Amino acid sequence: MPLTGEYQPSTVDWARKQAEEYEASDGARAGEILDRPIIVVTNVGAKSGKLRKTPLMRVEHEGEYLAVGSLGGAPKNPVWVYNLRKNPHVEVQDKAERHDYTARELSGAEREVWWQRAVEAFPNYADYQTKTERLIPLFVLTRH
Ligand SMILES: C[C@H](OP(=O)(O)OC[C@@H](O)[C@@H](O)[C@@H](O)Cn1c2nc(=O)[nH]c(=O)c-2cc2ccc(O)cc21)C(=O)N[C@@H](CCC(=O)N[C@@H](CCC(=O)O)C(=O)O)C(=O)O
Repeated sequence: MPLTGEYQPSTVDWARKQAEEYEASDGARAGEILDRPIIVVTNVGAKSGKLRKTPLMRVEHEGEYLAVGSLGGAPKNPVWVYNLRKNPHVEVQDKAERHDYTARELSGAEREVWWQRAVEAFPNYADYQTKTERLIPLFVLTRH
């Protein structure tokens, strides 16, 4: 069942623009950043209940995706992490494909396997983790 609600654009202009361009062109435009593909994850605000559209690097394995709360290695988690913890029903757009997924936060050995996949897809993640004390949150997104 697709998510419904009022879209509330991100306050980060470049990310907002990339999400909107990607969505409008089915990924034909704004499909990459730093030469790596992205996806757009629509998530529901933990407090506002509004729809947020968050571009993330595309980390995919056998039909599942990974949402990596890196925020460039900033000391604090991105806010969308709290949205996924509260409202795990998200929508993933990968090019022209849009489907419903459930987000599940990872830990332990399973988290390690997915972390390797993330770094393979986007090596910058390894640098980001060295820049912050926090353990970068990872969520596997499994299709409904
Ligand atoms: C700036 C902030 O956004 P954020 O959720 O912290 O996310 C910050 C970034 O992670 C986000 O911009 C990402 O899209 C950046 N980003 C990546 N960010 C990542 O963390 N990982 C990635 O792999 C990644 C890739 C990527 C690729 C392309 C691109 O354009 C951006 C990319 C934001 O929009 N804040 C809103 C509120 C957002 C929100 O969800 N509020 C909640 C409240 C949540 C709460 O406080 O509990 C609500 O509505 O209820 C605001 O200030 O009004």
